[in-house]
This record gives sequence, structure tokens and C-alpha cells, in this order.
Amino acid sequence: MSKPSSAPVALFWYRRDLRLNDNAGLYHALRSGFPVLPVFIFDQTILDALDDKHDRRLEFIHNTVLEMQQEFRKIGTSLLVRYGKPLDIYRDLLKEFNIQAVFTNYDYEVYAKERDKAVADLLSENGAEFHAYKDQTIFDRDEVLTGSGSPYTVFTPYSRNWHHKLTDFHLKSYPTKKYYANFLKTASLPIPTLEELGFKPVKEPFPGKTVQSDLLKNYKETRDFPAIQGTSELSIHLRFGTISIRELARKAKEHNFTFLNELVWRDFYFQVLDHFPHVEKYSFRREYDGVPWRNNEDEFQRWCEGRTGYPIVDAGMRQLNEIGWMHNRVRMITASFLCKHLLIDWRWGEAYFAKKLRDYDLSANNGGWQWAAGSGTDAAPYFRVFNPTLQAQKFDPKGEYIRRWVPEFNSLNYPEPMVEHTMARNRAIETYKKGLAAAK
Ligand SMILES: Cc1cc2nc3c(=O)[nH]c(=O)nc-3n(C[C@H](O)[C@H](O)[C@H](O)COP(=O)(O)OP(=O)(O)OC[C@H]3O[C@@H](n4cnc5c(N)ncnc54)[C@H](O)[C@@H]3O)c2cc1C
Repeated sequence: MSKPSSAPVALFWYRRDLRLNDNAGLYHALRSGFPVLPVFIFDQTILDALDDKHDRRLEFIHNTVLEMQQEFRKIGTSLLVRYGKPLDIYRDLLKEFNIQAVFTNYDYEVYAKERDKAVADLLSENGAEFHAYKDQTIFDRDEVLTGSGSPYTVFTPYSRNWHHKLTDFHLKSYPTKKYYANFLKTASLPIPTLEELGFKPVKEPFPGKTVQSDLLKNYKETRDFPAIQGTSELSIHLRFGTISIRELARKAKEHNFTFLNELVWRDFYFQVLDHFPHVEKYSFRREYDGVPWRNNEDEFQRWCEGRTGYPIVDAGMRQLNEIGWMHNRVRMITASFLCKHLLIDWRWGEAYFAKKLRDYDLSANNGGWQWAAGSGTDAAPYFRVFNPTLQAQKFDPKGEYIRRWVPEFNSLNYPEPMVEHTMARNRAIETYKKGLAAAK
């Protein structure tokens, strides 16, 4: 394919980094010497897989793209927005523009890595370069390794080394604003509506982008209590890059070590997915794939709908179904209940969360589920089974969270527990034992 004779340009391809400020790949694009055209692709492969057309994630992305377009208009450029399969879109873009290079930020998911490789190959065949940068993590793939150079598979030593390696350099922002003059000057380009993409808005507000210093200061004491707002609710912003991880980590470092350590968990699970891509489909510890799950579909349905008869589990599932978010403590309880009390394959629960969570992120979701199932890197041992009643007493002592989401709790309309705890606990331990022994 010969290049069009128009002036040479570089593209910056937005994906999980939907902001102009402090954006690593954008910074490098703007310093490349070519005028930069920012691009966003609504990826048909991803959109086709979403069966609920009221998808909060897509609405969030769409709103953000519209907001970014306003910012781009102020500086005389425009976001080029396309809908389709990325490789097809790049074939078209190569015909429309004299592309010298495409800049972007790394994505650690298997699908994304394959997509990027295909696009990089296509560009290379057409004499254009592909450059990807670390932007969504503080440390990635090979930056925090054990003494023998292998990836960490346990969080605590990873975290110790992460903190040890951290310097001000890693938290420094990329000053993109200084280079805004290097965007390609264009007229305003159109953006498809949500309806044109085949989706409908949920029209519920999203959490804000900022976190109060007081919340961070008290985070260690408040984060486990789902009835209060003791966590940042920034997860959707971290997921789509509407805030910078470096800015947030600087604030965390200043105010609260425990909060900073949650951001370390995030890095940890990204590097687990990057180094051990088999976790996307299989247990991190492969012997756990031998657990003979019961996989009862009616029981799974009751769990999904929040009708298990365990109020903390039901409150969590209803919170998830209603607002697309669930408190972390309750994610742990509901996930453990599905895997251990009901002996349902963690992948069923993982897929349900993936459908519903507004902050769904493959790495953290998979890490959380494999932790709950006992099959993951840092997993809770299989014989440790959360007691949902004791968890509720400890973390929702006044039952406020439960009453908020399960108003009929304590009435005749509320179901009896679907399994008895002691029986379920013993059954889980025996079943896991059998599965693990068979895998030896
Ligand atoms: C079964 C299960 C599934 C989960 N699925 C997801 C998911 O799909 N997407 C997701 O972002 N998080 C997931 N988590 C982790 C955690 O529950 C959420 O990040 C957190 O509840 C988001 O709320 P917040 O922003 O108020 O968190 P805060 O407590 O304010 O934490 C700040 C940020 O740190 C990161 N973080 C916190 N805890 C973790 C963790 N355990 N692992 C990785 N990152 C973490 C998140 O980016 C979060 O926004 C899951 C946890 C479990 C147990």
C-alpha cells in the first residue's frame, strides 16, 4: 500500500487512558516531530460481546469521549472516532493519512496484546512504526522481579520490593500540556451517538474523579465497612484512565500507606496477567482445575439475583445488580460463598461480575476470584471458608448495609439460607481435598 501524499502525521491511539493530562504515550507522540491526530476506536469485537445494551462502561466511555472532544476543540484539534474492528480501521486510516507512527499505551490483556501485535505488523508492512508505553501502572512486567529475576507470585514480597524501588521519578507526571501546539489542526470530527453504537444510556451518575484527603487519611479504619463511604470509588476512573495513576499514587503516598498498597495490588495483578496469561482461562495453580464443582444452575441463579438467604451475600449481589459496583469486602464474601458454599466454578462468578461491574478489569477481577476460590497466586487456603454470618456481624454490625439493599430482611418474605453453613463448609473442604488429591 503506498502512502497518501498528504503531510506526514503521527496518531495517538486512546484505549484505557482517556485523558489529555499526564499521559505517557500521548507525551511521546507530541514530541515525535509529527503533528499528532488523536484517535479512539469503539472496538466492535468488544461491543458485540456485550449482551446488555444498557452498559454502564460504554456509557462512561462515550461521555468521556464527548468531554475530551470539547477539550480538543479548545486547542484546535479533534478526536477522530471510529467504530469497527481495529485492524480494519487501521487499514482505512493508512489509506486516508500519511501515517508515520502510532503511539499508544500498553495493555496487558491477552486479546489486547494480540490486537496490538496485528496492528503493529500491519503498520510495519506500511512503513509506519508502533510505540507503546507504560501508563496505567507504576511498575510493569519486568520492573519488580525476585532476586533470581522471576516474577513474584506472592503479594507481600512483591509489595515490599515495589515500595523499595519507588522513587519520585516513578510518580512524575508527563507534562503533555507544554506540547499541545503539536496536535494536528483539524475541523471538528463527528462522534457516533450511543444509540448509533447500538446501546442505551442508564443515565445514573458516575462517581467523581477526586478523593478527599480525609477519606484517604482514615482509609485503613473505614475501608472494610460497606455501610459507609470508606473507599475512594475511583475504580472506574482507574479502569478507563480518566485519572492518572501517578497523580493518585503521589496523593496516596502523602496520606495513607494502606491505600497506596491497594494500588500495589492493582500493579501486582496486572503483572500476574502479563506473565501468566493462562489465568484468563485456568487456575493459576493448575491442580485446582481438578476440583469437581457442583455447578447447580438454579443455585447460581439465586446467587446472581441475591436470594441466597444470607443477607450480606444478597445485599452485595443486589448492590452489584443495581449500581454496577460492590464494596470490596462484600466482593470477597460473595465470591467465597459461590465457590465454597455452593461449589460453583469461580469462572461462572468471574463472568457474572465481568458483565455487571462498572469497574470490570480482567486482571483485578480474575485475581479476586482466584483468591476467593483458593486457586490463585496469593490465595486464601481452600480450608479457610468465610462464615457469611460472622462476616456480616463484624463488618456490618448494625445491619445498615444489609437493610439498604435487602429491605425485606427480617420479614416473612425473606428466604431461609439456601445451604447450612457447617454442612457447606465441610462439603467444600472435602470436595477440594478430593480434587487436589486426584490432580497429584
Ligand atoms: C472477587 C473480586 C472481584 C474484583 N473485581 C475487580 C474488578 O473487576 N475491577 C477492579 O478494579 N477491582 C476489582 N476488585 C478489587 C476491588 O474490590 C475493587 O478495586 C474496589 O472494590 C473498587 O472500589 P474503590 O475504587 O472504592 O477501591 P479503593 O478501596 O478505594 O481502592 C483504590 C483502588 O485500588 C485498586 N484496588 C483496590 N483493591 C484492589 C484489589 N484487591 N485488586 C486490584 N486492585 C485493587 C482499585 O483500582 C481501586 O479503585 C475485585 C475484588 C474481588 C474480591
